[in-house]
This record gives sequence, C-alpha cells and structure tokens, in this order.
Amino acid sequence: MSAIHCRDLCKTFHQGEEEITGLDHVSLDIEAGSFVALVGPSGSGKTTLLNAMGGLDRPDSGEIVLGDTRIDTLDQGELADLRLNRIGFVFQSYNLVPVLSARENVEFVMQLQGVGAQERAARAEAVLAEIGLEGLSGRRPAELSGGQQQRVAVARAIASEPQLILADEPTANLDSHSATQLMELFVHLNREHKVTFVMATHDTRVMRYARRVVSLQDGRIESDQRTPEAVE
Ligand SMILES: Nc1ncnc2c1ncn2[C@@H]1O[C@H](COP(=O)(O)OP(=O)(O)OP(=O)(O)O)[C@@H](O)[C@H]1O
Repeated sequence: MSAIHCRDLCKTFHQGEEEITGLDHVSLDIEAGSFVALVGPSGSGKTTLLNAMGGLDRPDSGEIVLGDTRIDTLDQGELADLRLNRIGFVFQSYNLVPVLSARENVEFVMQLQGVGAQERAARAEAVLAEIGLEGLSGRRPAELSGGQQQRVAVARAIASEPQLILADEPTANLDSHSATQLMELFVHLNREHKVTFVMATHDTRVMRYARRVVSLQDGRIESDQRTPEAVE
C-alpha cells in the first residue's frame, strides 16, 4: 500500500521575468512504512517536493494521493486539517514556540485537534518519555540543547499520531552525536509506530539510515535506489 503517491508533478516558480523549475515531471510512489531520503544538490527540488507532499505548497500540475485521499485538489481548510491530523513535520530550525515549555509545545497540536486537557498532558508526557526527554518537559526551548529541541519537535510531530513524517534537513543544525540519536529515534518510530518517513537531506549520516535514496537534480528524479544494507 502507498503512503503517498506523486504522479507527474510539475512546479515552476516565477521571479520577475525569470522562470525557475521547482519540479519537472516527478513521479514517486512511497510505500507505507518506508524510510526514504531525498537527496540532491542545493536547488534540486527536495524542499519543493516535500512541501507538495505535505500540502504546504501546491504543484502546478500532477496528482498527489496520501493514503486514499487525493490532496492536490483540496482547499486551504482541508489541507490545514490534513496537516494537523495526518502528517507530521520536522524542520531544521525546530520551529518550537519559545514561550511554551516542551510539554506545552507537544500539547499544542493536540489542543488544535480538540484533545481534552487531561489526555493531552498524559500523551505529551508519554511521548516525551519515549523519545528520552523525561524530566525535561517543563523547560522552554532556550533551556534545551539543539538536539533536545529537535527531539521536542519530533515529539510534537508524532503526538498527533500521523501516518507520515516529512523532515526537511532535520540534522542540519545538530552535532554528530545528536544527529545519530535523532536518526535512531526515527528508526525506532518507523519500526514501532509504523510511521513512514521522507527526509530531505544533504547529510551522509542520514543517508546511511535510509532504506531508499531518491536523488533529485534540476527538479527531476535522477536515481532511485533501495539500500538493504542501511544501518539497523
Ligand atoms: N518561493 C520560491 N520562489 C522562487 N523560486 C523558488 C521558490 N522556492 C524554491 N525556488 C527555486 O526552486 C528550485 C528548487 O528549490 P528547493 O528549495 O526545492 O531545492 P532544495 O533541493 O530543497 O535545495 P536546498 O538543498 O538548498 O534546500 C531552486 O532553484 C529554488 O531557487
């Protein structure tokens, strides 16, 4: 079964007179439970593709099906609902709310989903403990290391129990140890929670964990390789 299926996606950006290719006829089928790295040089279209998959930006043409829902035709409200309930996002800059504690950051998404206060608090504590942040839930982002902040961002992404996590350069600001810890956490979530991961990355530390590496160049898929020897 597909977690997400992209068919013939095209996207052109306009900068004054200039036309910039974001995606050029990209077709990609990602099976449920996959652990996929999108790689390629700067400007090759990785973020554009992730943003299209996550309903953050619309392709000019083509089709995107998440599970059994065609998403490229949804309106903004439906897309917001989809992002809230079915997709988790992890960005290189963590994007945590600075005035909220780790637990409140994790609870925030559940609050938007309408989960009751007691269940929110219990689920947030459980998720934070699972990702190794037990005892740090009362700290605000500035009181946590970069690696810990990124783990809070991951906790927030999985608290809503999404089927798909899209991560854009998740290790870009992390030291080697934190990056390895993050990848091991992703592998754990992929295995134990059956979450599908698609990560855009330049980081060879990330690529080593991927079981499939899709390489983009100038908005096109240049190669698509399965790597059974990925780090386990
Ligand atoms: N909003 C935008 N307006 C104009 N051009 C854009 C916009 N977003 C992306 N592009 C262009 O589209 C192309 C693909 O960009 P994209 O960000 O997807 O690449 P990327 O592979 O993620 O790069 P990086 O590794 O540097 O993050 C680039 O040429 C980029 O300059």
